[in-house]
Amino acid sequence: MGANDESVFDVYRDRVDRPLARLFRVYGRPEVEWFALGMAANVVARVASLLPPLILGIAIDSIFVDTEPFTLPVVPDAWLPATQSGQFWFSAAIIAGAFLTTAVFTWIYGTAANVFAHRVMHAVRTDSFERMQRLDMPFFDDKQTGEVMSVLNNDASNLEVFLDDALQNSSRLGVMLVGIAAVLFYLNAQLAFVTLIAIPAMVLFTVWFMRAVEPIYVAQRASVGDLNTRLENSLGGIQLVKTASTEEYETERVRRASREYFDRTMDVIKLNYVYRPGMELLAGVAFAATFVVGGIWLFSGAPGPFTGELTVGTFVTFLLMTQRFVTPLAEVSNIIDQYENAKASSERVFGLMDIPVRITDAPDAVALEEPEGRVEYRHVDFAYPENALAAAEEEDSGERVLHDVDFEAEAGDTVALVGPTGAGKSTLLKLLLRLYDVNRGEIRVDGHDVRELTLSSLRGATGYVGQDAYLFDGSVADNVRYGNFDASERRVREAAEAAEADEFIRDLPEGYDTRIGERGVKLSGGQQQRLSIARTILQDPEILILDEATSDVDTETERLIQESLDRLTAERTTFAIAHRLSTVKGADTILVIEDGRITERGTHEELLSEGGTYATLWGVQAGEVEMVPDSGSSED
Ligand SMILES: Nc1ncnc2c1ncn2[C@@H]1O[C@H](COP(=O)(O)OP(=O)(O)OP(=O)(O)O)[C@@H](O)[C@H]1O
Repeated sequence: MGANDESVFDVYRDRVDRPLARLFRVYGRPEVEWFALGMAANVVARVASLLPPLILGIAIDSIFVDTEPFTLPVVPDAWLPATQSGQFWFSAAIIAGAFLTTAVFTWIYGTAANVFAHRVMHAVRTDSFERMQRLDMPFFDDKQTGEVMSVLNNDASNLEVFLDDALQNSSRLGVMLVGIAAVLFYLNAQLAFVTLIAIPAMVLFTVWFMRAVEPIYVAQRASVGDLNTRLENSLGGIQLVKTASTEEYETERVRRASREYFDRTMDVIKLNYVYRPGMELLAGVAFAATFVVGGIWLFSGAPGPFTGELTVGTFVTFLLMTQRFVTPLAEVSNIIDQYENAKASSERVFGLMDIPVRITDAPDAVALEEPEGRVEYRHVDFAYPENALAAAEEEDSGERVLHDVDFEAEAGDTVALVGPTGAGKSTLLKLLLRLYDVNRGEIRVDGHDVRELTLSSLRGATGYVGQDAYLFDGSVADNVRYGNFDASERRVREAAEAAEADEFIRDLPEGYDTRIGERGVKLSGGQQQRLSIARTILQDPEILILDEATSDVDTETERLIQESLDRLTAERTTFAIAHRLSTVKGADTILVIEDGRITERGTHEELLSEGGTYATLWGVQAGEVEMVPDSGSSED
């Protein structure tokens, strides 16, 4: 789980090629009009913002000091006013117009850049969630969901900041530098060399900084991921933490992860503290050099190798312009910071998106139509992949959990699976839902290999009632309706009645509209289970999987649940895992699973008369059996 283990994330992230280019290609292209509008408005705004210092310099020379004729670049002299006061007001109008233009186009630019950034990110977030939830189960088994949350949250917002701020700032910087250089060279190419002499030094300094900071950023980001995983894991297991009273231990673990993040962040900050003042200093050198050379030029003529004249106005324009590029250049470290973040974040986003999904519809998959519910397992072998990476790479690395499992269930049959814990009962049924694929052999439903069926039709025909009945934030009715979203109120009610849930639901403060979850009522384990049974009744599947559905409840609730289950299983092919043998006595077939193999099979009577494992287990539980009230499921 540490940063050094090669997780499936690391591997696929490392394989991402030029992530920011891909971001623009895949997600930027559909929004290219916004991008283009933003960039165009940016050029206009920046060019307009260069006008006031230029006009000021010209006005000084031709109006205030009056040593030069009043001329403007580009504009023909014939258009210009002839009198000094006319020229003054004309200059004032241009300066006012320039400020107005800058304001209006900065607004257009900001809006377009924002719309671009947020549209792109909306698409990225939705897409990465869509990809993520389709990932194969081993990915989720690895308990790395903290990483995923951090991709969906941190990385998405890093990209947002980059697309929004950094892109704005860097394009502003680019236009400013080119614009300022152009104006300075136009006014006095020799002095422009002096002013811009610091630029190569700045570039070199920046290259050094980028090289130095890159590995530090990588370490910082890894530590954020670890911290998130740590938080998510510790909170996810809160019940265990409390019952084991390991709060201090968990706090210590979080403290260590947080400390690591703190230290890595400080490394970044330290380097930034060198870079920023360094850039300011270089910009200061440029300013001072311009001031000294220009100053000498003004009061004692062209110094050293320089030739020609320098006017006061040009000198002022030079100093104002030099001042202009100090601030944006000092922003370069922010831009680099955001750029590095965005590069890493987009690598993570695309790394996540690139993890291959193995369990998906085959290209020629067919829908299971009018399913009957006949199920066959043919010589099935299965091993869990060692981890998500092995699953993604289709490595056959894990230990074998099922060996040559071979049986069949006719439509409507009830098959009970019993056996010691860890024997492979749940695994066997997960294969039927295609949460994992078999390594050898095949599983057939109505004669079709499950790998040839569409996942939605296979899973739509298969209902699952498990040990933890997950309920979503929402009303009781919403939860019963989950997956069958257009079921009418009447059908929801009928399903709840069949699941023996109607009565307790009516007793809730707002009946079927009562909210469950964070801001609503909390339900007991038995109530949750009955809601989940109601949901399955509404789904009306042909095949039903019951995974020890009646655990953790009192006998009265168990009786109610058992009754609702009996109603549910009556017409359907049912696979039931149960540790209490009393609940499986009436099954058409009982399979005893030991160590991933079917070791006994037959009806209750057959297995008893065989005198094997089942008979022994039955003997052990017989005392209990007498005490369990008649569940209505037994047929003898
Ligand atoms: N997601 C998983 N990834 C890797 N191995 C797993 C996973 N789930 C279960 N196993 C392993 O597979 C074996 C079979 O587990 P399974 O849950 O199928 O047993 P079970 O018979 O249903 O047990 P129980 O009655 O305790 O639920 C166990 O050795 C377990 O460690």
